[in-house]
Amino acid sequence: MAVVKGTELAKHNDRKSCWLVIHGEVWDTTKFLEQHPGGANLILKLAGKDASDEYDLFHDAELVRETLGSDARMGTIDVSTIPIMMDGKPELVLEAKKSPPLSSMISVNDFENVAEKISMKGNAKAYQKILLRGRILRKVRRVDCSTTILGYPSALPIYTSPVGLAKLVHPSGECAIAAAAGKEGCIQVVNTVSSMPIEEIMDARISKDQVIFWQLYADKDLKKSKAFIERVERAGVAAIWLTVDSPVVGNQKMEEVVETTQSVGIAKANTGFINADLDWDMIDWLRKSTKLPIVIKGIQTVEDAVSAFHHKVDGIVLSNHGGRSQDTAQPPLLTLLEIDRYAPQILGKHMQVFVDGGIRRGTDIIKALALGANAVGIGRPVLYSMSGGYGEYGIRRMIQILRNELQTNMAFIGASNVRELERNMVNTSKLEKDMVGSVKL
Ligand SMILES: Cc1cc2nc3c(=O)[nH]c(=O)nc-3n(C[C@H](O)[C@H](O)[C@H](O)COP(=O)(O)O)c2cc1C
Repeated sequence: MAVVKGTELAKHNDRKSCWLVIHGEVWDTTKFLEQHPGGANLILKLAGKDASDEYDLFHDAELVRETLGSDARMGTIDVSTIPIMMDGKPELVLEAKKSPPLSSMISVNDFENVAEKISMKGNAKAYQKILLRGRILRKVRRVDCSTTILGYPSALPIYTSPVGLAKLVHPSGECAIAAAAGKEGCIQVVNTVSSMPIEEIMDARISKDQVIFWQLYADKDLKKSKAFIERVERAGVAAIWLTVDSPVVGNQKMEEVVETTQSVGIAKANTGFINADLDWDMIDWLRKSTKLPIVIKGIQTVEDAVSAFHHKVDGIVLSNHGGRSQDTAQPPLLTLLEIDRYAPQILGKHMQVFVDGGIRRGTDIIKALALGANAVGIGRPVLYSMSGGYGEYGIRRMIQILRNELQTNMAFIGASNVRELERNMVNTSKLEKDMVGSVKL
């Protein structure tokens, strides 16, 4: 069998001739390009390079041999000659520089800087428009940040939002999130399109008592959703969160998965099953399909929040999917403010209200809670903090940073527990200027 030099490998880097290295062996994938279920582009991005890591994320070690056959095996690679270049510098040098020590991450935004930056800042900007009105002389030596989410205790009013294929960011994927959330006393919401089976994620919990919720994208074939619900119930999840804000896949979502994980195409392949023909009857269907608490994720108006309330769901998430689905969708914090103005009667009753999108600081959490939210979801910071090789430890540090900021700022504002965060502690006059003038309830 021939030994292929890196310089030779690098020449076969396009549609005309596309070679890859998988586990030390060089494969000619040219003829297979158009048959690849994930699309030719996924392979072409790795043409002329070592693709072992990306291959391992999705495929069994033997699959390449079975699929391409021995004729496509060009030889073994002379590893020392692989010219892995990036921006003119050897990738290894960049790798070594890529991840600063974990101790240097002192704000959640630092993780974002280590991971790639993104442009969708609208959700976060809404928090900047709210000012804090600190109260004084309120005995805040001890600050307790704990709360309950759907009746389950949580050390913080924070949960980890469902965020795509976590394994693309770190090999421990959703299991790293489970372990980190458990150790920090938080609840994880696992998504339908998780990169690991729900049973494996449940096994990664720190104890059988650790609570995990499950996010559902309803399938075009509801029988499949029913079967999935039965499976996650058997696995032991404690609530079903139905995501309703992305009946179709937006382009932004695809672009961002590229930015976060360098893997365009995979998200599309995994979201084509989503049912775009849902209406409020879906809640009745869900009620008949499970005894678990039901949360609707993706409420974007006070009108729909009130409908959800009347449908007696256990919770809603005010969310625009992190700004990924539709450009200029209003920030979830503004939706919370709409509820505060037009339907305050639905707050503090049978339905809990959660908010996600742009939560990056302890003060953001305080603002959401003061306006009536019960807890907030953290999405991208989970992925950012586990990237750069940090895994579980990065997520834990990210949560710890938020906890410290929350504790300190609760003391500043004069609240020794989350129940003491009140409406009068926030000045919302700037954000109110962005609010819809009237609504019909
Ligand atoms: C890469 C990525 C993947 C996501 N995947 C899902 C998903 O599968 N299901 C879902 O309900 N929400 C998904 N979301 C949305 C998040 O649950 C959450 O609403 C959003 O990320 C919150 O905004 P933040 O990232 O600014 O914290 C995803 C978000 C990101 C960034």
